[in-house]
Amino acid sequence: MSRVWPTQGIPHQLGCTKGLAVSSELNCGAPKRYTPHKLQKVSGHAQAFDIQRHLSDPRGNRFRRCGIDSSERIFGHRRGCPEKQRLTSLAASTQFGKQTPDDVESAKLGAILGVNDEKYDEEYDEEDVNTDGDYSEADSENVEEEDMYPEFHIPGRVSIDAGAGGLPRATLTHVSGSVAEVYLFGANVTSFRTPNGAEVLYVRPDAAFDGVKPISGGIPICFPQFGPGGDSPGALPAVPAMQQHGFARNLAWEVVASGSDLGYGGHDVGLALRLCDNDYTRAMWDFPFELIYEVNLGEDELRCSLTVSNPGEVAFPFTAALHTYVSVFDVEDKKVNLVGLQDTRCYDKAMHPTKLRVRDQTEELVTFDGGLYDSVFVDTAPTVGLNVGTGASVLVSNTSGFTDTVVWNPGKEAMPGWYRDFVCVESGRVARPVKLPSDAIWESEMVITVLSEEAVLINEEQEIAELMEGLNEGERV
Ligand SMILES: O=P(O)(O)OC[C@H]1O[C@@H](O)[C@H](O)[C@@H](O)[C@@H]1O
Repeated sequence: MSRVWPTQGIPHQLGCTKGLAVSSELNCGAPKRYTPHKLQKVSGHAQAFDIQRHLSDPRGNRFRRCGIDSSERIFGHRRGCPEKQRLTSLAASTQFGKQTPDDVESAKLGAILGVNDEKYDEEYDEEDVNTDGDYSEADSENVEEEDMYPEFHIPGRVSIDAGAGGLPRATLTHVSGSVAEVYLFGANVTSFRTPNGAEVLYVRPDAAFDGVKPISGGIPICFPQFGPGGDSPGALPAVPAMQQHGFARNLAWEVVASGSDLGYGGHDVGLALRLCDNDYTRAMWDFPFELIYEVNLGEDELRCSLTVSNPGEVAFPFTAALHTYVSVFDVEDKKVNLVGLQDTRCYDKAMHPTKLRVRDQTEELVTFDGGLYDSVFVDTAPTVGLNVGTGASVLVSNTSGFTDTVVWNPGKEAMPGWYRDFVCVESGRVARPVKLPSDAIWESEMVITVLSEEAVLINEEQEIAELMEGLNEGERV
């Protein structure tokens, strides 16, 4: 179905001609380490948020651009990345399931994927969850309505206010009606709703919004370590001890840019956040670093890119992941399954209580039986697809940097109240740490694309399989 934008000039009419709103002060911890050199509005996603290209180091030198090729060589001085753009464009071409506001009666998808569905509400009431763990309207009544970080507001597109627990929360609104919410604490995207209101992500009812514990749900960022490491049961090889999933998910990030009028369609809305080392991080991982996390919202697509910079004098090793919680109908229903992992090898943490086992995934579909499922699939195809049990599918594409896919469901014993409601499909660089040289940058990107029930029905499984095959033929960057 072709999409006709209601008003072509909407961003302009809403006063969004500036494209990117840029922080005048970049306070990352006490000393100001970088200043923005030139952030300008450009068309095309790859440039639009390529913030590190415009950041200079204290000596006035631009960061060297750098990537890691398939043979693990790190290359530098690469301006732009045609391969990344090609893959990005391929991922964008998967949007054959576009919905229009007229498709609202396809609320079946919304009703089942949405966190507001009846099933969820009933369980939620029964659990009588403490408001600390609730991110619903009840909490937002208790927090200030006042706008936060006004310099990053773009009317109708980007706002930042107090969310659950009073924590700053950015809301991105696409002209199509899709919405994403991002908590600055942990740079966690807690909500991604398609134009018909369907919630793609999942936040656990036991999630804390206290600014101390990581938010359990949405898309927590794991850095500088996926873990577990050291002597912990099931530790991955060569990973030192550190708190599970590192510290990036339990620190407040700062906003460095917001933008609208971006992307291939010219309507994407984006936000860029930043985290640098401080005394807390140095105490457990003694390296200087800068992370830039860019969230870019399209109509039925969410792009998340994590850039790691090493401004220090020595190389550092790290692992990283975007720990995406995807909402599903009922994990034990066989209609909930993952495709795209056949013939890959994984570290299976569920096979033995203390030892890591290696397993080959021979079956086409990954399904769930109510027990713990916890596997790190290594060197996966760039795109995997999660059929969420309603007819709709969520594609998770590793378009840059990430090489592995982690699949996790805690099972009924660990989380009886809500294990049925989600599957984590995590884009990661987990099995083999990156060793990032001094002054180098590592870039990664995950793209989540929603295929509506209609698209799946119309195109049938065969076409989706062909689509994924096409996507997976692309060489990883
Ligand atoms: O509860 P957390 O710390 O968010 O971690 C949840 C799970 O995250 C997954 O990524 C891991 O593979 C699991 O082993 C882990 O239990």
